[in-house]
Amino acid sequence: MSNPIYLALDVPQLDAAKALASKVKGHIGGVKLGLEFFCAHGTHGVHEIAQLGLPLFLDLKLHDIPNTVAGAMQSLHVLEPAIMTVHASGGRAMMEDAKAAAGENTKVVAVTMLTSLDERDLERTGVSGSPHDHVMRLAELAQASGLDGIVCSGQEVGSVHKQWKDGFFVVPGLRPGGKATADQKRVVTPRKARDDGASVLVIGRPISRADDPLTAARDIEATL
Ligand SMILES: O=C(O)c1cc(=O)[nH]c(=O)n1[C@@H]1O[C@H](COP(=O)(O)O)[C@@H](O)[C@H]1O
Repeated sequence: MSNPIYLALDVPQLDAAKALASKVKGHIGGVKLGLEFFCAHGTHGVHEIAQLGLPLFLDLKLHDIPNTVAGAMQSLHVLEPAIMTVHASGGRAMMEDAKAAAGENTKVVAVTMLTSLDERDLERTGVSGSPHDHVMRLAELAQASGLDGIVCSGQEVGSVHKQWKDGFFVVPGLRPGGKATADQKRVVTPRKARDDGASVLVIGRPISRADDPLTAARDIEATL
C-alpha cells in the first residue's frame, strides 16, 4: 500500500515549503497545497512544488454557484492535481458541475464538516443534530452528485466507509497523541483514521511545526 500521508504545506514562504517537503519526501505520499499557500504563490507556486515529483492535493475548498465553480475547476485543470476540494454545502448541481469540469485524473472530494467544528459550532450555523449525522447526510449528497469521495474527520470516516464502500476518504484533524490541539476539535490518531478506512491522511503542524520534521514524519509513518 502506498504511503497515505499528505503533508499540508501551510507555510507562507515558498522556499520554506519546498525545503520542508524535500526534507520529509521519503516519508510522505503527497503534498497538500491549501489557501494559505495558493493565495501567496498562486499557480507559479504550485508548479514549483510539482517539480518535487510528489502527487499534489490542491485544497481550495471551492464554494460558489455551479457556473463559477466549474469555471474555476477548468482554470485549474492545467495544474493536474491528484485531488481537489469543493464544499458539499454548495449543493448537488455545484458538485456535479465541479466534477464534470475537472480533469479525468483528478479526484474531486467534498468537504463535509470542518474538523475545527464541534456540535455546538454546528448548532450556531443553524444545523441541529450531531456532527456524525451531518457528515453522513452530506456524504450521501456527494456520492449522489458523482464525486469521488469526501473530507471528514476520523470520528466519522468508519461510518461513511461502511455506506460508501468504494469512496475516497480524505481525513485531516490528525494528532499523533489523539488529543485536540490548536484549532482542531474532532481529532483522532493517524493510525485510527487509517484503520477506519481513510484513503488519505492530511497532516500539517504535527510535522511542519515539529522541532525535527523528518523524525516526526518518520515516527508517524511507523505507526501506520
Ligand atoms: O480540506 C482539508 O484538508 C481540511 C478539512 C478539514 O475539515 N479540516 C482541516 O484541517 N483541513 C486541512 O487539513 C490541514 C490540517 O492541518 P494541521 O491541523 O496542521 O494538521 C489544514 O491544511 C487544513 O486546511
